[in-house]
Amino acid sequence: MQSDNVIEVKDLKKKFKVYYDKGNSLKEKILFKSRNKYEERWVLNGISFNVKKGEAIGLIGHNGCGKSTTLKLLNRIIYPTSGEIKMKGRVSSLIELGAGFHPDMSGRENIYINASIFGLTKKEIDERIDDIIEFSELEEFMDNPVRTYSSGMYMRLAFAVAINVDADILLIDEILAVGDANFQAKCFNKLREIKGKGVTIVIVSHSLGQVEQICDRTIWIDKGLIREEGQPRKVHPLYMDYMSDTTLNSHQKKEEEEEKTTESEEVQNENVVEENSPRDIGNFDIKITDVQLIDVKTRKPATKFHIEDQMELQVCYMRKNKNIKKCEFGFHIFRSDGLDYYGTNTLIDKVNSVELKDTGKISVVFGAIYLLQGEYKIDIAFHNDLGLTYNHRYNAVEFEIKNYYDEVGIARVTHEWIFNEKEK
Ligand SMILES: Nc1ncnc2c1ncn2[C@@H]1O[C@H](COP(=O)(O)OP(=O)(O)OP(=O)(O)O)[C@@H](O)[C@H]1O
Repeated sequence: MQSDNVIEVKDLKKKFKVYYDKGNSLKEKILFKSRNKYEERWVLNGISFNVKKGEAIGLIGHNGCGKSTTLKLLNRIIYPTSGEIKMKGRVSSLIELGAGFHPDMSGRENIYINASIFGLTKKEIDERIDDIIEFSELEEFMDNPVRTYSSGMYMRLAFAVAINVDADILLIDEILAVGDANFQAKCFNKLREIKGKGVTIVIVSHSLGQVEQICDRTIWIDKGLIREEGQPRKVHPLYMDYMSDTTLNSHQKKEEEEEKTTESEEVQNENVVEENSPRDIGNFDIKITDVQLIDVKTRKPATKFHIEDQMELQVCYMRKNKNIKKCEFGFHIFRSDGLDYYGTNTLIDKVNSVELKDTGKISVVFGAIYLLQGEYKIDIAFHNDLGLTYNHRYNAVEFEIKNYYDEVGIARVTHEWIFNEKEK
């Protein structure tokens, strides 16, 4: 094993046997008693990746692509058909919610059982039980049997234990989808903290926003193989394009039929994105309803600018959750090939948070753009100060810079030429 790796996965393959149903009625069961036929389902067809100490990896992919299977193989809940997994250090996991809990025992007793499964001694658990209970925010329910807990409470308890067992590697499966938004944000901050201390994290999630908040690298699994791997910002747009194409194909037939009866309406505004568009992620407590770029000089919507023009980004939103009074807003400009140009938000800029109305508009007026010729995209996001995403829209607007000069690079650096005679 290479010294800086803590996980090495080599040509991992996994097949399951899926047995045909023998039927439910007594007659069927007797008739098909000897029916032991099964089919072999290959879920992983040879995946390889390494993870370094302190790295956080997000596994993404459509339903049934094998993300959870990969995580279970890493956790040795199941074993590979072939291939190799090498891991260095103590592993803690949040894979099956409440799997390690005994329903009739209290929260407190379950902390002892669960933490001891992860390898802590009673003395070690005694020393940290207060921290675990405090993090779970379940003080008043600690002596109730966990069968009386909601799934959100299970998650709080499981998470509080998993992050307090001094693991070197933490495996998390979609579990953070359970629980309220503020607790989720608290968990993410905790994950960032423990990652900062060198803990390696592998997380399975359908929430690309969650992966971006915590992960250095995304691995996209498709048809049992790694389809793409790299920085979340680079892989996620490819994944979202793929997903929207797939959805498009499955809806194509239906649409073709519908086309016969209705003529499609002309699209008024390119930047209005339908509900559940794969370009949008977040919990949608605040929803982006419209985005456009305005040419400051003409006050008209525009998508083509000259290097010295002034642009204004206008974003309309709708507040769906009236309990949210304030939030943060940010934008991020990328060149069309993904090159990161500039991003900031109200927190970084230390300006006031957005005072939300039921519907509202935010404008960002840019100075001279100073970008050189090319195509650019802007991502925008509403989030809270803990990083919880209300609505992040990838590629919210696209624009083109036309340049009549021959400067090279990505942006103009303002400068002055001074020519003097050299003093003797
Ligand atoms: N024990 C099992 N026996 C048979 N088939 C299984 C078993 N476990 C998983 N599978 C199958 O393997 C495939 C991959 O499952 P897995 O849970 O890894 O997918 P996933 O990518 O995590 O999906 P999701 O996003 O829906 O959670 C699925 O088709 C699933 O039905």
